[in-house]
Amino acid sequence: MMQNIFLAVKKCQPQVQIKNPVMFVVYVGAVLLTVIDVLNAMMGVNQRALGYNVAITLILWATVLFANYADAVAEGRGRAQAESLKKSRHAVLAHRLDKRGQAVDVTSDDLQPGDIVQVTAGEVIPMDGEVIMGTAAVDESAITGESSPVIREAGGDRSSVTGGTTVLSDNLQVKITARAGESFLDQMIHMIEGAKRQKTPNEIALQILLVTLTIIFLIVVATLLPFSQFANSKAAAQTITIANLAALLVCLAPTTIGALLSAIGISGMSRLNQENVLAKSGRAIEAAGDVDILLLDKTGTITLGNRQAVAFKTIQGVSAHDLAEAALLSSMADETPEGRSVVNLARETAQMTIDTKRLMDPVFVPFSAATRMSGVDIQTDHYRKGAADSVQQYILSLGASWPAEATSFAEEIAKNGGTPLVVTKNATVLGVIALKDIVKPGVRDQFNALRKMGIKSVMITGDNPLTAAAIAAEAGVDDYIAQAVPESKLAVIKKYQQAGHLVAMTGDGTNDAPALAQADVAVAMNTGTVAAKEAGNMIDLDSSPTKLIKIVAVGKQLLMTRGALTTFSITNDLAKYFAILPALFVGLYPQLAVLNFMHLTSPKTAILAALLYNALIIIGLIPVALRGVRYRELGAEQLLRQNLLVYGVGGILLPFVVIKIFDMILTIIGVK
Ligand SMILES: Nc1ncnc2c1ncn2[C@@H]1O[C@H](COP(=O)(O)OP(=O)(O)OP(=O)(O)O)[C@@H](O)[C@H]1O
Ligand SMILES: [K+]
Ligand SMILES: [Mg+2]
Repeated sequence: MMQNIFLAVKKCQPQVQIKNPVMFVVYVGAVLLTVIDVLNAMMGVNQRALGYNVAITLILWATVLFANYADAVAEGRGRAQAESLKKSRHAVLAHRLDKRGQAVDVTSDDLQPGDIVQVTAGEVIPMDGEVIMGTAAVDESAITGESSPVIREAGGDRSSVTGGTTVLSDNLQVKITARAGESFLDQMIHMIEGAKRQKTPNEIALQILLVTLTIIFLIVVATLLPFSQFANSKAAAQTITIANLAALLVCLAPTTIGALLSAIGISGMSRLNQENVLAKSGRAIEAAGDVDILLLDKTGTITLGNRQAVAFKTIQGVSAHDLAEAALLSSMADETPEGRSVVNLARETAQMTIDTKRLMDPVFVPFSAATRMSGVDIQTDHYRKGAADSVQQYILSLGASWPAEATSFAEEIAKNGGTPLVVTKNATVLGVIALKDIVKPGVRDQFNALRKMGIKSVMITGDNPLTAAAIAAEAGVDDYIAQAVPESKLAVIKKYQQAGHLVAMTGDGTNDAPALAQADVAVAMNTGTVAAKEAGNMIDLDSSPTKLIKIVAVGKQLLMTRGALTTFSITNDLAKYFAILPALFVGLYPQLAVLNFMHLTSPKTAILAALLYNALIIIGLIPVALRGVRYRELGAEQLLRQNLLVYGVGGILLPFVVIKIFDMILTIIGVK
């Protein structure tokens, strides 16, 4: 509290104030009146008039301070979170491998992208990177606040590690991808502190509207100024003063929303942080409020993502030994989790042993999302494994025949939600490997909730249609697209966007990166690859597939809060017309007394009451700006109607009541 008040005072500098044009007008008014008050005091004008002018000046300063205070409070939450992150950001010892593979001790600040470091159990990962060898349990609580360890491993979609997190078991070789000062932790701190917060297009549009309104009022008030000089009656000269005109301007300008606009944006951002989501831009949060399509990939997003080989199915006439051997050989250098699990299954279950040292010049064919196959060429023998349709194409292109049995094995595995990988040696299909994956618990309810919010969920996977259908049914998504390659993920998003939809996408793989870059709201899983995290405009530290529900709620709440408070701020003016106009001009046009139906005591009490209301309403609405207006899973129209009712009608009525009460209080304490 004291700190925020201090910060609010500190923000009273022109270069800070000018960033918020509406409040800048109030600021200039306050400075101007202060100067006039000082001059008047020195010239010794009438005490009572001076007292009144000083009161108006003070209320203007209070208005400026309240707006600053709202910002300070909103920023405060981020400050606390950033402080705790900064504690995990310090230089640590790193074991960098030199050209000969020898570990050399350096500090994390010396590391450059491309360096390879060794990290063993108990040590802190010195800098962001990608695991290139090994599997380990990692404690990421320093950044996620989540205490249960996560698995990080080479090859797959769980390969990225963050500097500042701790390896709990085993050891990893990590290829560094960032340098000191530009790490994920640094970015997080920046994002959370709001240092990089830029105004979104929506905010700018609203800002322009508010400034236009302010300028109109400024012109209106300025044209009134001559009345104070040439007023023919003494009564008019007494009321149409610079102080009163400044008060009129400040009351009419949209100061309420002007004061709270940036606090609303900042607190939207920190509400998202509290959900363990980091947004790289405020724009993405706003887009989340309007999203109506969600694309998710299957493996690792909807399923647990650790697809493990569980069975080998041999084609008739092929020996189990030959299949296990081919499966093992084709996976020897396959560093994906799938590949490693095939090696394990071949070694453990099929008791397959191969002296890999005796293999002559193997040429490995790594897995790629585009070919959906992997394997090895050993002299004249070609071993391959991969998605059934890809392998079928490959086999047919070699002029060989495709056994019907392979299709039926693949279908059987796929119908149960598993992923079949067909294994071939040269042009012969030997059999099928069954990979098993598990749908994450609780996702069905989450997709139901999304549907209620009007968001259609579409699973998009590189897997075959049968597996996709089985998993889609189990998870309860609205639709699915199978056999997708990276380009088709991108194409699907573009297609939806061209049809006028706002698309969100959740993904973790390098093959998801192009699509993530295209999506309006792109949520990368923190467990995902560096490429995915770079392409996304949000990062979910919990890596939860349905985090989008929370993100959408925060986005909608942000848009609604801004809309509601704008409505409120503008409808407030009605009561102020009735309070101030008669007060100012009753001297000139006595007929205006009829407008004073609130029966405010005197022009002075009326103006002070209106100005006080105008200042205090900012404080009163800070909680709404920070918390956001209440959001429920209702249709958009229903929500809009409800908000218009509360904030529109409320905005018209409330100031009448409060201004009347303030007027009565002022009267009681003797203001005349
Ligand atoms: N190591 C591998 N070797 C050969 N083929 C593989 C390997 N891993 C996966 N595949 C095959 O390639 C297909 C596409 O793989 P990938 O996991 O990259 O798809 P994806 O587009 O990321 O979809 P999702 O992650 O939603 O399942 C898989 O369905 C599988 O049939
Ligand atoms: K105002
Ligand atoms: Mg994937």
